[in-house]
Amino acid sequence: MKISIIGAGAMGGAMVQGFLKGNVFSSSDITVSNRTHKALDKFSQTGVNITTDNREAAANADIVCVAVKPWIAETVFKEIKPVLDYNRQILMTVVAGLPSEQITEWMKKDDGTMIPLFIVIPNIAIAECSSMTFITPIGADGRQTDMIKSIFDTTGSTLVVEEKLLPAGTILASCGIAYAMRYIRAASEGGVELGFKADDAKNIVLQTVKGAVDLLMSTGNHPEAEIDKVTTPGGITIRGLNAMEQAGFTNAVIRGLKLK
Ligand SMILES: NC(=O)C1=CN([C@@H]2O[C@H](COP(=O)(O)OP(=O)(O)OC[C@H]3O[C@@H](n4cnc5c(N)ncnc54)[C@H](OP(=O)(O)O)[C@@H]3O)[C@@H](O)[C@H]2O)C=CC1
Ligand SMILES: O=C(O)[C@@H]1CCC=N1
Repeated sequence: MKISIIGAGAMGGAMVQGFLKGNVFSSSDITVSNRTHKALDKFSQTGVNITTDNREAAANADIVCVAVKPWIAETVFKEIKPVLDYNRQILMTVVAGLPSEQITEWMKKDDGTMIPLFIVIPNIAIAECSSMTFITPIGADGRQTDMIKSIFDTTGSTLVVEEKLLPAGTILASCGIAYAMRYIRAASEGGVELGFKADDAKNIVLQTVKGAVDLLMSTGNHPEAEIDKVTTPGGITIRGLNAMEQAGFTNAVIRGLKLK
């Protein structure tokens, strides 16, 4: 099974890292295509195939993934359309906010034939095989969907969803990882104010967040159930939580998630 990724930026690069780390594809089965050579340099040690020819990359793969910015997507889809074999290949896109209706309009042949399409929305932690990835099949059969899901199952957790849930998934997980990191930054800065060196503060916060995730994942508990175990009556944790809420913590997070 060969995959070509068109667009070697933050997401394209993270996908390659995850695929190699998760042993999903061997390096010789991955091709990365980018407009300029500069972004391809980082792959030189990995053994993946690199090219600046999108059509060549698209023609020589079983799965063709478009990973360019939204405003460049139309050019790339239309560029590779003539070389795609609609009976043999699968088209994939990680472009956020690009509806299947639009892609179908660009990619549908004159006789109405459409290539099997997957809209896949990972987050940047796919580089560490720790992504939350949403998958929406469009005109693909169950076998193709199982195959695509099994690829991304090796790079973290997956959820096959209807297209209408993709914007929410993108915000909660793909943008959400940045929001989680902003908490980590804020807590680290607080740690420095409390007296730790910056690196120590960051490492303490990272281990603390990891502990929270490990606990919630292994128990399946609601966060509030675990919080109850920490908040000694009259103690300092509840005072801290209440001060954070007074400053608008929960409200700020929900407002950020609902911003369009
Ligand atoms: N970053 C993230 O966390 C997530 C991103 N996405 C989606 O992934 C897509 C890519 O985002 P991201 O990786 O962050 O963006 P980047 O800007 O980091 O990467 C895009 C890459 O595409 C290349 N490129 C531009 N034009 C072409 C072209 N015509 N042919 C081939 N390559 C080209 C750019 O090369 P050059 O620099 O030379 O122009 C660049 O390396 C977006 O649509 C985004 O919505 C989805 C989920 C999460
Ligand atoms: O900010 C963005 O638009 C992209 C999509 C999800 C993460 N980054």
